[in-house]
Amino acid sequence: MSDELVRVEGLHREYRGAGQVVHAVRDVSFRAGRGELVAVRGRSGAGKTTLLNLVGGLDRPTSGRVWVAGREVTGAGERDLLALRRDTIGFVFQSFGLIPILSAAENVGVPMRLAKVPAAEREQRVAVLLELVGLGGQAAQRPYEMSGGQQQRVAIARALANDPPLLVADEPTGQLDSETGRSVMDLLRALVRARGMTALVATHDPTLVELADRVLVLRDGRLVPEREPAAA
Ligand SMILES: Nc1ncnc2c1ncn2[C@@H]1O[C@H](COP(=O)(O)OP(=O)(O)OP(=O)(O)O)[C@@H](O)[C@H]1O
Repeated sequence: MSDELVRVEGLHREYRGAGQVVHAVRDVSFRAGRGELVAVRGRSGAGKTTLLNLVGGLDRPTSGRVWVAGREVTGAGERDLLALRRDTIGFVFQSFGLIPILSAAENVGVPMRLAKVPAAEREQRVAVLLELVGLGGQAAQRPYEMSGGQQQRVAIARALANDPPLLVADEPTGQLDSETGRSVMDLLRALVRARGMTALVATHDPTLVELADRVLVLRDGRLVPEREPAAA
């Protein structure tokens, strides 16, 4: 792949406990190019969340390696990993993960504060991002004053705060009704295209699978070869 952003090689993650070993991700290898929207699908328990957490540096593999934007995630120490997660990877979760006492604008500004972006620039960038996700008029509202779809839009704006080349989204429409989910998916599709970002999105949602450039299917922790019919 000429313009590769994500490279995953031989990734394996086991969980051990109570005499049992669960192989959540087994020998997974793939690459994703810049600007690609890659959907990750598979039944519940297939390993989607585990894979996304490994790629995003939220978890460490038992073996195997991950590179994002030329930097090795799996070899990074805690400090480098923090910087990588702050600057290179934006996260969106099913449960939104907004800070309840902060307004929409303040939530979007959190990653910029962590990156020490000066206040004036922060305010301006937050306003642009809220406008981009269609919430220009809701900057002062707190999460409990917004619908689920609006909260997820705030979370998407927050994920874009430091303009990361990679967006990792775990079931971003899992808590939304199908119409709201569709509009969030359309937004993600449009943002990825407009900003040339790469997105790795775990989903059960057939709509997103339709919008994806490529679909990875996991079954019992393994990638199903693309020629095989998907059974997820
Ligand atoms: N912290 C953990 N300790 C032990 N086992 C775990 C842990 N996290 C996940 N697992 C197991 O690893 C496997 C993969 O789980 P994972 O959450 O990655 O699947 P998933 O495809 O994201 O499922 P879902 O669609 O339900 O979110 C499952 O068998 C799960 O029970």
